[in-house]
Amino acid sequence: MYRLPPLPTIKEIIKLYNLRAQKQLSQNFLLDLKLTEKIVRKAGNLNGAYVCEVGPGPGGITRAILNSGVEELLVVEKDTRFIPGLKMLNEASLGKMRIVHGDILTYRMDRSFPKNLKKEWEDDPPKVHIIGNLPFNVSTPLIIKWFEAISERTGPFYYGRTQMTLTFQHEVAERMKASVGSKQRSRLSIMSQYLCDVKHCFSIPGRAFVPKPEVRIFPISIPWL
Ligand SMILES: C[S@@+](CC[C@H](N)C(=O)[O-])C[C@H]1O[C@@H](n2cnc3c(N)ncnc32)[C@H](O)[C@@H]1O
Repeated sequence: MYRLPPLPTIKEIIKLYNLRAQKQLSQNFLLDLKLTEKIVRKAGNLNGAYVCEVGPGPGGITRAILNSGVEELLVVEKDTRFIPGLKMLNEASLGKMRIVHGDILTYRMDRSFPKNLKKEWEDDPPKVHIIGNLPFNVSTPLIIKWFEAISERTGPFYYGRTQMTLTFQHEVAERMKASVGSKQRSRLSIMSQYLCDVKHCFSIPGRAFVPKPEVRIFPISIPWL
């Protein structure tokens, strides 16, 4: 399996390209590559898979995905400052990446991957995955939009039961998992549990992020019932 050659650390990349985190884009970066690998392992076997990463930023999760044997990695990033660093990663990965400078809320994923990956809904999931340490200010509208897409079999779910491994802030993760009668039970709990099988993976300590966020973060893997 191809692995990336030795590269500057994420800290060095941030310094090199002057990538100070911007609060309005909810930027909190993960610098520990052991942790980004742990998140990516939760997505399961990515050998030969087509993956979309949401908000790659300086590329910590991106590197872990590229080291997992993927066929192609599409990244969608809104902040143009990260594009040169992502291009460097693309060269190091021998061109496995497709870099889109855009907004994930409007990006159309139903045309992003080869059509022959499409599976019937009842079949095994397609070799298409979504992974991301989501921008927290867009995570809730984005997951609601994707829940709607699941029910219509559109967007990322044109290909079938596309798997998602995403991070959410503690309160959102709690609402997704909340059972009937619990205080956190909400529209989000009902949609998540009706459409998917939400699995809480582990908690990421606040100190793992730069800058440290004001909220607690949990990766959630969303496979299917
Ligand atoms: C919490 S940071 C995570 C960065 C990186 N994945 C990591 O784990 O270190 C969120 C990233 O999403 C990007 N972003 C914010 N809003 C976005 C949007 N609407 N579409 C795509 N990317 C977005 C930010 O620029 C930032 O790079």
